[in-house]
Amino acid sequence: MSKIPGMQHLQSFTHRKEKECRKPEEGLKNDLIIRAARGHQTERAPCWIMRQAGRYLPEFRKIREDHDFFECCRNPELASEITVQPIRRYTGLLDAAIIFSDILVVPQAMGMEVEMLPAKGPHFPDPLVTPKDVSTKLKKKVDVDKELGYVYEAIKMTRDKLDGEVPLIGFCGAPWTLMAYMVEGGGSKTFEKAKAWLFKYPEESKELLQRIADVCTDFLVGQVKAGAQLLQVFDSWAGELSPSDFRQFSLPYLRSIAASVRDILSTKSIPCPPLIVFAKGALGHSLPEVVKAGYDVVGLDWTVEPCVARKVVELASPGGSTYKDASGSNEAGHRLALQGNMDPAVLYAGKDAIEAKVEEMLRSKKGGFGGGGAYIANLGHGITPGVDPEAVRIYLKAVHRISREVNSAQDEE
Ligand SMILES: Cc1c2[nH]c(c1CCC(=O)O)Cc1[nH]c(c(CCC(=O)O)c1C)Cc1[nH]c(c(CCC(=O)O)c1C)Cc1[nH]c(c(C)c1CCC(=O)O)C2
Repeated sequence: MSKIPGMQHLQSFTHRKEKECRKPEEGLKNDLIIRAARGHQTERAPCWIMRQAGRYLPEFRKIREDHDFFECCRNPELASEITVQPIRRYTGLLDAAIIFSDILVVPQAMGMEVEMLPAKGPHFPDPLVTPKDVSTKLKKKVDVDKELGYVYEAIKMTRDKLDGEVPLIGFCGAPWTLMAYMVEGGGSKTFEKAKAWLFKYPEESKELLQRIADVCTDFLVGQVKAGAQLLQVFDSWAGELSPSDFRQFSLPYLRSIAASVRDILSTKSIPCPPLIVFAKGALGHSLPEVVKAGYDVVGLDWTVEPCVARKVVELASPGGSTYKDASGSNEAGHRLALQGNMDPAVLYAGKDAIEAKVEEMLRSKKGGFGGGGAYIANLGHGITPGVDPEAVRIYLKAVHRISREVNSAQDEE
C-alpha cells in the first residue's frame, strides 16, 4: 500500500466510457469556471493558479524526496495525488484543478530525451541542432495515445478523486515554446539558438512547428476523452518574439491547435471544453490577434492592464468570440473571457500588499477587470517555489471577497 495519504481511496473507473461523451460541466458541484469561460458573468470570479500543484507546497516536496520529477508525471497515482493536493489544502477556495504533468512530455513523446535537473530545470542531452536532426531525432509518426497514455490515466484517476468537486484542466505547451526547448536544449535567458533557427531556417521551422502542433492537438483531444474539462495552451516564451515573428511562428500554430481540437472533437460528437490560451509577453502587441485565434479565454500576464484588455476584446471581437463551435457544446458567439493577471511576486509582499493588489486587479476604478464581463482570476504567470502557502490562502480569500462585492455591485461604485 502506498504511503501517500489519500491513495487508499483509489476508485474504479466504471463510468469512464460515459464520461467521454459528456459535456464538461455535467456532474460538477462547482461549474463556476466553466460558466465564466463560456462568456458568462458569474456571482464571483472563479480562481485557480498556474503551477498550483508544485514546489511551494510542502506536501509536493515530500513526494519529490522519493520520486524523480518525470516519474511523478508518469505514475498516475502520484500525478493524481499531486493534482488534488492544492484542492485539499485550500478547501472551497480553488475552482479548478490542473493535471500534474509538464509541457515537456510532448517532446518526449516525439522521441527526445528530457531530464529535470535539480536547481537547473529541464535539460535535453541531445537537442535539435540543424533541421536534419528533425528526421533523425524525432519519430516519423507519433502514437500520442500510446506515448502519453499515462497522462490520460492520471486524468481519469484525478476525476475520480475530485468526484465533481471542481473541474479538471488539461494542458499542453504551445509549439513555439516547445520548439524553443527542443532546439535550445533547456531554459535560456536569450533563446538565441532557437531564434537563430527561425531566422536561418524559416520553412523548416514552420514544418517543425506544425508537427508539434499536430501532436499537441492529438494530445489535447486525448485529454478531453480521458476527462479534462477545460484545456490551456501555455506559450510561455511568446514574449521572446518580435510582433511579426510572433505572428509568423507562434500565432498560426496556436490557431491550428484550437481549430483542429474543435474539428476532431466535433467529428467524434464529443463536446469541446472551453479552450484557454496563455501567450505570455505577446499581448502588449498582439492581443487583438490572440483574441481572434479561436479560444474561449485569453490569459493575461501582469504587463497588460485589465481594463485596457477588456476594451481591446470588445473592439476586436464585438458581441462575442469569432468561432462557431460545431459540436454545440459552446454557445455560438459567446463573449470572450479573460484570465489573470496579478504579478506572482506580490505573494511575497504580505497580507496588506496582496489585498491591495487584488483590489487593483478586480476594481474597474483602479484599472481592474471590473464586474461587467466573463473573468477567471489567476496570477499573471506560474506561482514560484518560495511562496508561503499561507500567502496563497490570503490571495484566494481576497479574490473571493472582493470579486463577490464587485460582481454584485456590477462595479459601479
Ligand atoms: C515553461 C513550462 C514548463 N512546464 C510548464 C511550463 C508552462 C508554464 C509556465 O510558463 O510556468 C507547465 C507546467 N509544469 C508543471 C505543471 C503542473 C500543473 C500545475 O500545477 O500548473 C504545469 C502546467 C509542473 C512542474 N514543472 C516543473 C516543476 C518543478 C520540478 C521539481 O519538482 O523539481 C513542476 C512542479 C519543472 C519545470 N518544467 C518547466 C520548467 C522551466 C521547469 C523548471 C522550473 C520550474 O519549476 O518552474 C517547463
